[in-house]
This record gives sequence, C-alpha cells and structure tokens, in this order.
Amino acid sequence: MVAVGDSFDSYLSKAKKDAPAAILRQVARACIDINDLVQQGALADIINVQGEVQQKLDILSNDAILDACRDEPTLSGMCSEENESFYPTNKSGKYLLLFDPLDGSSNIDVNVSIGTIFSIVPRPNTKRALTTSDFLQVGTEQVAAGYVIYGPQTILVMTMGDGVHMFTLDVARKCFVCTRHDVKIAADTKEFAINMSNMRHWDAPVRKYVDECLLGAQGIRGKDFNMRWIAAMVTEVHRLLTRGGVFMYPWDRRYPEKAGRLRLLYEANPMSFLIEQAGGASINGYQRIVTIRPSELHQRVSVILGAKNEIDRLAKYHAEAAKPNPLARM
Ligand SMILES: O=P(O)(O)OC[C@H]1O[C@](O)(COP(=O)(O)O)[C@@H](O)[C@@H]1O
Ligand SMILES: [Mg+2]
Ligand SMILES: [Mg+2]
Repeated sequence: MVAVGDSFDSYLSKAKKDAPAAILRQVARACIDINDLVQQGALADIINVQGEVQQKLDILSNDAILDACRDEPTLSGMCSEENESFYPTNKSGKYLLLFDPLDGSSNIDVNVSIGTIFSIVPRPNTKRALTTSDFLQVGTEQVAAGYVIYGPQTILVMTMGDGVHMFTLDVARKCFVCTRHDVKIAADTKEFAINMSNMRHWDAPVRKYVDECLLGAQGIRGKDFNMRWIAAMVTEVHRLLTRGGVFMYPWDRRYPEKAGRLRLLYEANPMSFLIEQAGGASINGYQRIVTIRPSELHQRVSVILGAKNEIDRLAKYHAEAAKPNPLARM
C-alpha cells in the first residue's frame, strides 16, 4: 500500500507485475509538461514571437500525451477526445489508453483549475489488427484511471483498483509525491454541483432532487444545501474526493438526441472508476455508468455521481419516474 511521502515512481514500482505502470509513468511525464504550458498561460504567446502559429492548449496537451506514449512498448493504441479516430502504436502492446487531454477548456482564459483525464483498458485481442471496437469496452474493464488537476497545486489522482491515491507535483524536483492515500467520500453530503441555468430543460427526477435540496431545512431533506459549479469535471470531482458532495451533468432537453454532455470513454468512465473506488456511486440515472456498453468512441452520457446515499436517492427517483403509470392502462 502506498503511503504519504512515497514518490509516484515508487508506488508504480510496487504495483502488480501486470499493471500498466510504464504507461502511467509516461502519462505523468506528459502531464508535467502540460502543467508547464498551463503555468505559462499568455506568456507562451509572448515567448513564441517568431511568427509560428499558436496552437490551442487542448491541442498542445493532446500532442504532449501522444508524444510521450507513442513509443511505449506495452501500449497498442490511444484514443483522445480531440481526435476523430484512434491512433495505433505498438502491435504487441497489451493496453489501450483513452484520454481527455484538457478538461474544462472554458476555464483556461479565466485562470480557473483545469485538468487531464485518463483511462487504461486491456487490449482484448492481440492476435489481430487493432480496431475501433477494441476501445468500446465497459468501464468495469478499466485497469487504471485518473486525472491530473492543474490548480493552485498540480495533483495526480488515480486508482488501479487499489483505492484512490493523490500525488502532489513537487515542481522543483518535477516529480509527484503521495499526499493522501485511500481517499474515501462520505455517504452523506450537504453540497451539490449542477449547471442551474439548464434547470428548465431537466428531466423530472433531477428537478425533484434539486428542488428538495433548494428547500433546505424547510423541506423534506431537513437540512440546508450549498451549491457549486466550476464548469470543469476534473475540478468538481476533485472537490468531491476532498470534501464530499454530488456532481451532476444529466441529460437535458436542449439536445434530446444526445444522452448527455460528457463523454463516456474519456470522462465518465475514468471518473466513475475513481468515485466507486472511493466508496461513492456513479450512475446515468438508471444504471452504473461503468456497466454501459459503448457503441461509439465519442459517445456521450448523462452523469450523476458522488455521495452514496444521495446517488441512491437519485436512482430511486429515476426508477419511480420510469415505472409505467398504472392509470394509463385503465
Ligand atoms: O459549460 P457547461 O455547460 O457548464 O459545461 C461544463 C462541462 O463541460 C466540460 O468542460 C466538458 O469537457 P471539455 O472541456 O473537455 O470539453 C466539463 O468538464 C464540464 O463539466
Ligand atoms: Mg472534458
Ligand atoms: Mg477536453
């Protein structure tokens, strides 16, 4: 078990023999480079005065991960939120890497925390050429997942199914050091996060849950709730892992044909793995997110995750709403 003060490298060196340690080392290295880019901010524009075309941080971050991982022998392919299709690497690699290189892009200009999210799954069949369908695995197949938050501190948070551990970047030494291990989320909370501007578009169960929270001590919940919205899933999940809460980006009527806003493979699955490892729960309203069978790389999903008892309540409201109305048959 990892302990506070252990370096990320020593944690990885103690991992199970078949763990994707080498890939995680490369991802961490790329994220240190992304952190440098994030820290430079507008200075990067000033430094690059030679007439080169400036690239958006999303693209630079994407390139940083592709560059760091493409020669890793244990990796057979990568898939990014920023690319239409997958990127094959080493034929004999045992693993596949999926990632959102820069989450919370709208926060960059206003200097609010952003992050990188990653997920590693085994390659299902090493005997034939890699195909898109190899990436379309249920979240329960993940062998490792996590994120790096670029905030006042830069912190790598991850799980290999052995609990959730946090490693803070030692900027001077350019390495991550464990600062919290086996993080757990309390089953109850008085805090929720949702984009309230979409309220009129929500489905009835989400509306009911939030209405009850807003009634506070005067309503059936009997307690006052606080609300947050940072508009970066990484930062919201980091808050949940630090002091509990509920995060929701549910399906809404703005885009009825889409299952939600967030991406199943690059955002929802890795975050759900972390939240469940921390003792919380993560659903799309009706089922555990990690049990959803993906049908396309950029598939979207409704996300409701965090404190166990709150998610159970939300699941109950969804199940009740889905029951056929007995009056309809009369
Ligand atoms: O702008 P909104 O509707 O508040 O949406 C914010 C959500 O969009 C996201 O930024 C989407 O991720 P990207 O920035 O990677 O596209 C989430 O992190 C966040 O939860
Ligand atoms: Mg994102
Ligand atoms: Mg992104």
